[in-house]
Amino acid sequence: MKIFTTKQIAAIDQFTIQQEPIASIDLMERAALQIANWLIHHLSNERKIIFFAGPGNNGGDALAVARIMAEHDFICEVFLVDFGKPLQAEPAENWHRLKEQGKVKLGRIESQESIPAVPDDAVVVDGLFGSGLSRKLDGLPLQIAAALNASRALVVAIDIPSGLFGEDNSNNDLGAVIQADYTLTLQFPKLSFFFPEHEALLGRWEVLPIGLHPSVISETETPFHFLTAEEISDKIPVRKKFSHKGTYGHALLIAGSYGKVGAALLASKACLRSGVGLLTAHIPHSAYQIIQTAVPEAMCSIDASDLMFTEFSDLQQFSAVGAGPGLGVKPNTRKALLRLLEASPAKLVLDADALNILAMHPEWLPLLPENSILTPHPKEFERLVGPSGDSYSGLQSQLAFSQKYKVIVVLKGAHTRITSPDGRVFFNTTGNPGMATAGSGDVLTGIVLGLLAQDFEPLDAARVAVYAHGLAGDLATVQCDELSLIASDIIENLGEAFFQIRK
Ligand SMILES: NC(=O)C1=CN([C@@H]2O[C@H](COP(=O)(O)OP(=O)(O)OC[C@H]3O[C@@H](n4cnc5c(N)ncnc54)[C@H](O)[C@@H]3O)[C@@H](O)[C@H]2O)[C@@H](O)CC1
Ligand SMILES: Nc1ncnc2c1ncn2[C@@H]1O[C@H](COP(=O)(O)OP(=O)(O)O)[C@@H](O)[C@H]1O
Ligand SMILES: [K+]
Repeated sequence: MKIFTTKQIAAIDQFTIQQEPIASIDLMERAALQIANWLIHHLSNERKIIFFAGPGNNGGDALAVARIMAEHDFICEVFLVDFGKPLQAEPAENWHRLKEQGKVKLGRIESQESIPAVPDDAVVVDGLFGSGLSRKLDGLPLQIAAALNASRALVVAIDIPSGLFGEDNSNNDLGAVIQADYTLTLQFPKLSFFFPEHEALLGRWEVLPIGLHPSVISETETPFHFLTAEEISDKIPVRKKFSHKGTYGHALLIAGSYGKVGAALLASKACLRSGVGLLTAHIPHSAYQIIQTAVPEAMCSIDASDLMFTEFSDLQQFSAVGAGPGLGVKPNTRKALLRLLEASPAKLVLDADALNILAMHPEWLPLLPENSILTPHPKEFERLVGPSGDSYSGLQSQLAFSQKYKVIVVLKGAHTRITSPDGRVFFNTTGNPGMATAGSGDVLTGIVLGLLAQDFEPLDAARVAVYAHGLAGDLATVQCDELSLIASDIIENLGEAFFQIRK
């Protein structure tokens, strides 16, 4: 699904108004009904709701929601923030309608002295600013945000917490932004919702559809997307009746060193659970019995070294190569990785220590075959590209890296993001903090490798693997608390995850 900039969303709003056609006041009412509906289903009408409405359409939404909630017998109080400027047309109309209705106590905030005290048990609806925010908060809005952030009331933000920009917050003062417990965003999530430093400002966020025009949505181009099962389900091939293991590729996994054999084991199992026809695990000699016993489905290629990766033989027979989990970064392993890069496997996924070695030898980066997949966690990514400040700047560096080296970068975390050499970005929507546990990255490498070996386009392999890995992690928490989740549980649930994606 597409993620649009706030500018694009405003244009899509306008197009909808003209083409549907619908009057802007009615579109606002549609948005307000969605928000009110959510509030009615989530709040008790014994809690007072205090609305803070700004001068624009975000304020207009808040005023319309207050009127609807009052019709449903909620106790509402509205404060219009008065900047001394006349209200825009739709908020003015909604202010008028509220006055006419006469069920809601109305007030104005003109100065710091008129900011009301908010009781701890109240609910605040934040309609100060939405996607029309033009500069970081200062003056009266800043004082209101500070007062709300100091209160213990539950805060529900309309569209976006006031003070947060939809995209670039690298020059914003995040301490000044209203901290919402819930953000009810209209039609599309904003780019900034996918960045970890905004979690405490957004709380839990939900997207409420307001029926913006489908044709303009499909025609408006954007590099930003989030992953959904619908968009990747057709990438998973149906297995043909007369197919055989040769049909589904032969993967080579180079993983494990003395003390880190588990990484090879987890990646091997995950690879096999992802549909690959054949898997060869290249492992140090000391790992042989462990792997053969724990993963009898895998073949083994044994390194001359008892302890680590130092050599490999002909790559011809393999349809994809994966390297990195548990390899270590000893000099002989580094040399072997250089030879692997020089051998230029057609399909390659690199993780963990393979990336750490690349960070030690950035001069090898140009050797990466085109469309290789790199799966760093944030620390590995930082070692590769250096520190990059906030997430928005980090996204720019990730994109620049993908484009410069023509590789796919999978930056792992909550909302893992995938960048491709053509400049597209995909945020994942599956997964949970239970997956922040040893070995879950190794599992992802195994899945990517399994899909690559089956001839998935590299970008599809990355997208399907990331989504399925997160979904398997989510399924693992159905019967098990996130706290207890271990990487093997993700593998256990991969079958169900693929099943659900295919549906
Ligand atoms: N355009 C539409 O048809 C729809 C828009 N909707 C709502 O409209 C919002 C966007 O509305 P607007 O574009 O009117 O923008 P906003 O309501 O977000 O804010 C714009 C107003 O705030 C002022 N402003 C912005 N930043 C400020 C700052 N830091 N300090 C002081 N004043 C500041 C601007 O001068 C302008 O008056 C969305 O977030 C959404 O809530 C919904 O009603 C759905 C339909
Ligand atoms: N809070 C989280 N929410 C969702 N997914 C997460 C979270 N934390 C970690 N993960 C996922 O778990 C995996 C962790 O990978 P990584 O850090 O490489 O682990 P390891 O090196 O132990 O194998 C990644 O795929 C990441 O996206
Ligand atoms: K808001």
